[in-house]
Amino acid sequence: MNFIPTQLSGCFILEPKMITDSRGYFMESFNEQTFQKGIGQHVHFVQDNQSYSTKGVLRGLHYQCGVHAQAKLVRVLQGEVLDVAVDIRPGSVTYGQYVAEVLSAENQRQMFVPRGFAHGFVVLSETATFFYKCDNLYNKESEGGIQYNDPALDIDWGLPESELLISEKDMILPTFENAKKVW
Ligand SMILES: Cc1cn([C@H]2C[C@H](O)[C@@H](COP(=O)(O)OP(=O)(O)O[C@H]3O[C@@H](C)C(=O)[C@@H](O)[C@H]3O)O2)c(=O)[nH]c1=O
Repeated sequence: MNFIPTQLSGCFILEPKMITDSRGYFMESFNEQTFQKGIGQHVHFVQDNQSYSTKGVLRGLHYQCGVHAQAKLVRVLQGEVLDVAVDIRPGSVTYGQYVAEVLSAENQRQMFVPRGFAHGFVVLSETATFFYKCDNLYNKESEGGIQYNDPALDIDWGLPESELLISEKDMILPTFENAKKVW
């Protein structure tokens, strides 16, 4: 597994080692020991999530507040997405900046999104199955979010606005400026 640091400290792109033979391929998609050494910290995952979406579906930007904050290790089982992580750590030198990475079943890349980040993705392929590990349990009351199209973040989602499909819940998320009053 290659661990590629991004410009946001603590946020990594992971490239699993694919071992191919005449049958197909084998890879370790997660190995706790390799993972902790690669990112240089102890993270204990306690919940796995999976979602299926069609092209243009944009989920995000989401986070959980306070003691319920979650680090996430995300990947795509089928299809292709543009995955986005926004640094919302107060005092961080890269506060308000984001990284975006294409994750697909083909490239098998993963993104490690630390606590203190907002996270979202948009589906680029006809359909996509998205899988992620979380180091803290879901807590509905602690859910927070930021508008995906906030000009202050200026995220290039890679698809025209008219092709995006967004939940009612995500359509009414606050701006970055207003969200930061509560986290
Ligand atoms: C996230 C989550 C949702 N749910 C429920 C709540 C709701 O009824 C239904 C769908 O929830 P949502 O609309 O929030 O699902 P979704 O928009 O897919 O939310 C996810 O988006 C991505 C970008 C993330 O980073 C995740 O942490 C999570 O926030 O599933 C759980 O039961 N457990 C969970 O862990």
